[in-house]
Amino acid sequence: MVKSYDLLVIGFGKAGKTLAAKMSALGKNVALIEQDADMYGGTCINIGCIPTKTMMVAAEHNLDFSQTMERKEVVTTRLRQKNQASLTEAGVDLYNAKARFISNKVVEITTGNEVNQLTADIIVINTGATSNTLPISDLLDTKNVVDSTGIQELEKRPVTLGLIGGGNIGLEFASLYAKLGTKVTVFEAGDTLLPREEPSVVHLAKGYLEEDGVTFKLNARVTSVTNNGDKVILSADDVDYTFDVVMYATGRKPNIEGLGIENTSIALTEQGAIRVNDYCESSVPNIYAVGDVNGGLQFTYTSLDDFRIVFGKLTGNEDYNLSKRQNVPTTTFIEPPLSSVGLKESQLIEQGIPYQSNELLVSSMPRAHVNDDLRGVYKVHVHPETKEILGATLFSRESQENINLIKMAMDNHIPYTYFKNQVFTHPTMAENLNDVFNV
Ligand SMILES: Cc1cc2nc3c(=O)[nH]c(=O)nc-3n(C[C@H](O)[C@H](O)[C@H](O)COP(=O)(O)OP(=O)(O)OC[C@H]3O[C@@H](n4cnc5c(N)ncnc54)[C@H](O)[C@@H]3O)c2cc1C
Ligand SMILES: NC(=O)c1ccc[n+]([C@@H]2O[C@H](COP(=O)([O-])OP(=O)(O)OC[C@H]3O[C@@H](n4cnc5c(N)ncnc54)[C@H](O)[C@@H]3O)[C@@H](O)[C@H]2O)c1
Repeated sequence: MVKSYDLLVIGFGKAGKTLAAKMSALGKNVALIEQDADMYGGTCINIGCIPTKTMMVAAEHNLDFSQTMERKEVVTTRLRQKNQASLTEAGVDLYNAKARFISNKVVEITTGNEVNQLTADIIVINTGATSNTLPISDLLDTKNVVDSTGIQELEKRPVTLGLIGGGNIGLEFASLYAKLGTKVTVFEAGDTLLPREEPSVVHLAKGYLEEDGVTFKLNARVTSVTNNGDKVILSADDVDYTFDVVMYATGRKPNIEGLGIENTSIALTEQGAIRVNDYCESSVPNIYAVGDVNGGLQFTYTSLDDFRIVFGKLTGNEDYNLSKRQNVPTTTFIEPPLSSVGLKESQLIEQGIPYQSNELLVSSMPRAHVNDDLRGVYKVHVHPETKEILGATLFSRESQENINLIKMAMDNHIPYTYFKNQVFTHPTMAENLNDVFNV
């Protein structure tokens, strides 16, 4: 027999779990299917944002490797249980099973030998993303070669770590492991790190990471990984390097594996994501795709924003959609964190937008002296006539908080002169927005 719901969510991601709880609170009959009980709460809680940032804070507090790992376990376990409880308390039926479409309307769910079928008026796919694997033979079969999930399961701290990919994940782990005392080498295929950030700031960030003991190989072509006993031999550009552990972090791809998309009329993008319209709806009416699986930005907060769009659509408010999303800020959690929002100088030039810029060194900021961390810079671009803020990069301690102030100002067309003349508490990193916006 096919069991029927108002709403079926596949995957315990940020968007899906929020939608499930909210719709259930509105009296809808809701089910959520998650294939792995250790993933209740999704990637962010269990293997993404939360464990990585918890480990960073632990390392900053000089905890050693095993204490750092223990602390991560405590935090993720607590949040995983909290996530499970909030769903079940909201009245959502939680199935620990692997979901697979067998038609546009019917989803088969499998737990061990037990197979059931579910259907619903609305189906939401929230299955996340998985690590890209490089076309290097034996990558997956070589001992001590891991991805960002595997590295969180290590039992002992590697003395040497090779990182393939110098993007968000690669650099955050480089920063973390350098702090923990590991000798880190990053192999990046591009000729620069973080190409979407201001080049002068990236140059500074690379220098700080090097001071912390990280070595970079840019324009690197990694051709093989093999074992010599427990060690990993990584070959890049005809040179062999030996590491205790090698991690690959070369992007993450939408996770549709085993989802039975071939049994439906759901269309995919060229990159293998589920194609969606402005309301996150797939090519099949009433089937939505939210979070990493729809090929948009891969952040927990954009997944949450997908929830807002779908929740609005399902409850009769279509005011907001993907086209209206603006000024998405980002933070790369290296030390200090690098945060930015809006356009970079090269984009302003390319788009012919008139602009004025200002820069302020963190070493000139009173709070930086209190923090005993003088590293970094603030850099902003403003429109000389409209006075609107066009873009900002904050590279400093606490930048992950303050970038959100600038995002709010940009969204609400608050002129930069407001920041220039605003009364801010002292001594804070935020007060330096007075000076950097004194353009
Ligand atoms: C190491 C790392 C660090 C990160 N750090 C940050 C950060 O600091 N800030 C930030 O904003 N973002 C960060 N991200 C990205 C962020 O974690 C993701 O963008 C976000 O979690 C994606 O959520 P989602 O809603 O797409 O689904 P997910 O949270 O990925 O959930 C998908 C769930 O679906 C389940 N699933 C998959 N297929 C099936 C199936 N067939 N049946 C049943 N269940 C299924 C999976 O097991 C998984 O639990 C990080 C990612 C990683 C890997
Ligand atoms: N702080 C955050 O918000 C945060 C943190 C971690 C992850 N994330 C999300 O997760 C996503 C995935 O992270 P990621 O770091 O895997 O991807 P990424 O796209 O950020 O970086 C991948 C890097 O790997 C490099 N690369 C690709 N092929 C390579 C090869 N063969 N050899 C060497 N380098 C190669 C790319 O040039 C790029 O620099 C991010 O895009 C981001 O959306 C966010």
